Amino acid sequence: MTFAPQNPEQQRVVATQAELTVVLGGAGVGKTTSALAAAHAHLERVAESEPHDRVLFLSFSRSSVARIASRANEILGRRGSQVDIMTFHSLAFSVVRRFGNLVGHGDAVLVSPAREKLGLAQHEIGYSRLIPLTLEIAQAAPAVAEHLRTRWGLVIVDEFQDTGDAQQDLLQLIARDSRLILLGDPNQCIYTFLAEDGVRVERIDEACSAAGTENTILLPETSFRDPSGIIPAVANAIRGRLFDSEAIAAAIQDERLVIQDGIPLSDETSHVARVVSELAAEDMGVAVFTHHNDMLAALSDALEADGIEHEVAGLSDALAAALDAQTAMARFRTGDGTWGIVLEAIAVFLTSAQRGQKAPPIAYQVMNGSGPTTLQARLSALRERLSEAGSIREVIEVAATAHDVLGLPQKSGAWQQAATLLSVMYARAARTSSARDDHQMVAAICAEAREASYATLTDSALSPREVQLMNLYQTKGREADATVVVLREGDFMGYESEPFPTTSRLLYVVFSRARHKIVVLLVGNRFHAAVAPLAALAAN
Ligand SMILES: Nc1ncnc2c1ncn2[C@@H]1O[C@H](COP(=O)(O)OP(=O)(O)OP(=O)(O)O)[C@@H](O)[C@H]1O
Repeated sequence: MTFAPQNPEQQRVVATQAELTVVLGGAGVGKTTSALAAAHAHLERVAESEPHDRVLFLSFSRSSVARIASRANEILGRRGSQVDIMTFHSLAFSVVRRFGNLVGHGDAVLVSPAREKLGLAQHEIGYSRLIPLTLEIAQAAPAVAEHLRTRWGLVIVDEFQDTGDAQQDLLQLIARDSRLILLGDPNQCIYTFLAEDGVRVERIDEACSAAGTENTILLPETSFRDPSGIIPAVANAIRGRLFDSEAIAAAIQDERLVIQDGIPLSDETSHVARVVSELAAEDMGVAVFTHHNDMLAALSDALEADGIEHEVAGLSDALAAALDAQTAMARFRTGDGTWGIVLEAIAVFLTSAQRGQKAPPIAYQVMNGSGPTTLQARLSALRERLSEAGSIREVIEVAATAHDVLGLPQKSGAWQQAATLLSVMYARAARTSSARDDHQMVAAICAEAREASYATLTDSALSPREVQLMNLYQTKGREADATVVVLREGDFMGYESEPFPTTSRLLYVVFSRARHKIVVLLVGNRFHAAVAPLAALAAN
């Protein structure tokens, strides 16, 4: 193993044998890395007595841990295959898939909240049911509970500060007899808006009390993400709202922090794409963070045109549903899917655009062939146009116009963004896949779209690419050589006032993801008071 602890505290994490250990520390101080080393040490220690023991590494975002773990192969070495890295929900889904038949849910298919509202089929279950169903299964089948309790000798929980009641219940089930290492940073608690689900920052204090001082390890402030300390100092200054601090001035001076303002909204995509291209040309991995999915879709299009490989992490429900409906149309054209599937997918899209517990009447009308004759006539016309499309490119173009053609009431933006993403996926499949005919091409596009939609449901891993585009809330646990933070006039930053504790924590997480450089792009003119001081620091 090549991991070398950088300080005695990291060494303590690696060596801990306590039943419960809490590891605290700021961004980039090595919580995840030293916990992976602790997993390795555990497996080595028990190799003779328990050769089949495993370690479970639970996180909120599988892609973030998978990214770290892929670099940490050298830490886990041959023990890598004994470490399961997954999100709470993907763990629950795996239990439901294997043992769901014990509580009448055999062959369960995970569906979006919108599809859940339509109540489509017995075997379909929604995201919010995953953990409760797992607990039900364990209750109904003591053998399953026993299996889950004994499978992992060590359970590690990343981002513990953001766990809610459901995650706690699951943890109690699986880790009752296991050793537990909890990793946390109160300053990165950014899901407090989920208070109803039991997310509360005090959970960390409670865990520390339970672990006792001897098993609570506070890692020193030094960030190993940027050993120069420049970026961590900027992130800390931003969290403390010390905009005129020496740390920020020095980072700007060194061009490690670049702030550009006065970017017109009409130039946003081209400006961001240019910055990303320049950074990528310097061989830097780049993460782009924004509040806006419309920007992500347009940016994805622009980067594809520039030939820059990238991934869009996580989509909104409506966007994922629109993507699903449009790919269903492509499958219909090639004869790989039925018209009924298209109608169902449109109904799900209509439901995803609707707030509240119920699906809108128009969703049922689309599915059942009922409702106004104009709607049915429009659907027939769409069906005909899709059937007559001469090529996959043409099908994608027809699908892109379907929202207008059908006169759907809401979320035309999401539909348009999905169309943009689909044409990017088409271009990528045409360029890179070995697909030879229309069926294979559509299958390649659908596979990518399904992966993206599935990632929104369980936050599972997308294929990591060096350029990642994501929403501000998807930043946790990630890191990149350079981060591009796009803040727009009118961005919603909650209702809090100075010192803006939640927004400041969010900015801290976002700013602390960079290894080398942070570029802040301010689009528009008048900014929310929480970020306005950044404009005053802009270079242009
Ligand atoms: N002992 C070490 N030796 C070499 N590199 C290290 C060591 N500890 C941490 N690092 C590196 O520092 C970076 C940050 O580490 P890590 O992701 O483990 O921190 P973290 O505390 O989990 O961060 P965050 O809370 O921001 O996600 C990674 O690139 C990791 O490889």
